[in-house]
Amino acid sequence: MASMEEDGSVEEKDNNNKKRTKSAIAVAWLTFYNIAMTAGWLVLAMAMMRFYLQKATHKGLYKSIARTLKFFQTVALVEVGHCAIGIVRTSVIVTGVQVCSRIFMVWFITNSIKQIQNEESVILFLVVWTLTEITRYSFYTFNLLNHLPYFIKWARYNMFIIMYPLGVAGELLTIYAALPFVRKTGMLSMRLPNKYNISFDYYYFLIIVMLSYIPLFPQLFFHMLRQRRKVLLGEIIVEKDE
Ligand SMILES: CCCCCCCCCCCCC/C=C/C(=O)SCCNC(=O)CCNC(=O)[C@H](O)C(C)(C)COP(=O)(O)OP(=O)(O)OC[C@H]1O[C@@H](n2cnc3c(N)ncnc32)[C@H](O)[C@@H]1OP(=O)(O)O
Repeated sequence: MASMEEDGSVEEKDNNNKKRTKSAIAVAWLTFYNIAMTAGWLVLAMAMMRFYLQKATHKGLYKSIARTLKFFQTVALVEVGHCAIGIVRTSVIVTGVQVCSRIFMVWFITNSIKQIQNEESVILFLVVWTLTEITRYSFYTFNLLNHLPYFIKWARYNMFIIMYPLGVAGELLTIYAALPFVRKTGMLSMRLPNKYNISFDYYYFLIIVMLSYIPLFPQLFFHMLRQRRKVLLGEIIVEKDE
C-alpha cells in the first residue's frame, strides 16, 4: 500500500514536473515571441515615420514597408497555434478571424493590387495596426515578466475602443477601392468554361468579405469589451464554450 502511495506520489511529482517544464518552455517561447513582435512593429513604426519625414507624402509608403509588414503579419499565424495547443487562454476562432482577416488584407488585397497601395485608407489601417500591435505585444511581454506598467494595461484595454472601428474603416475602404480594379482585370477569378468546370468571381467574393464584417466585427469588439471588464474592472466573466 505504502509503496503504491509512494508510486502514486512519484507519478504525480513527475507529472507536475512535466507540467512545470512545459509551462516554463511555453513562457520562454511566448516571451521571445512577444519581444520579437514588439520589435518588429516598432521597426515598422519607425520606418513609416522616417518615410513620411523624408518624403512628406504617403505615396510610396506602403511599398517601402511592404516586406517587413508581410513578414510580421504572416508570422502572427502562430498565434492561432498558441490557442490551439492551449499555451494561451484565447479562443482559436476569435484569434483565427482576427489574424486571417489581417493576412487577407495584406496578401490578397494590398499586396496584389498595386493601384490601391497609395490610398489614404491603406495608411489608416497601417497606422492603426502598428499602434495596436506595439501596445498588445508589449502588454503580453511585460505581463509574462510580471512587471506590467499600468499605462500599458490601460492602453491595451482602452485603445481598441477607437482603434478597432478606425482599423475596420481603413480595411473596408481599401477593399472598396480595390473593387473596380478587380472587376476590370478579372484577377483571381475563374470563368466558365474551363477544364475544372469551376466558376469563381473574386469581385463578388470581396463583396461577401465586406458584408462578413457586419456579423464578425461586433463579436471581436464585444470579446475585447468583455476582456476589458475582466482585466480593468475585475469582473468575473463566465465564458460560453467557443
Ligand atoms: C478569407 C478571408 C476572411 C476575411 C474575413 C473578414 C471578416 C473580418 C471581420 C473583422 C475584422 C477585424 C479586423 C481588425 C482590424 C484591426 O485589428 S484594427 C486595430 C485594432 N485592433 C485591436 O485592437 C485588436 C484587438 N484584438 C486582439 O487583441 C486579439 O486579436 C484578440 C484575439 C481579438 C483578443 O485577444 P485575446 O488574446 O482574447 O485577449 P487578451 O486579453 O489579450 O488575452 C487573453 C489571454 O491570453 C493571453 N495571451 C494571448 N496572447 C498572448 C501572447 N501572444 N503571449 C502571452 N499571452 C497571451 C493573455 O495574456 C491573456 O491571458 P490571461 O491573463 O491568463 O487571461
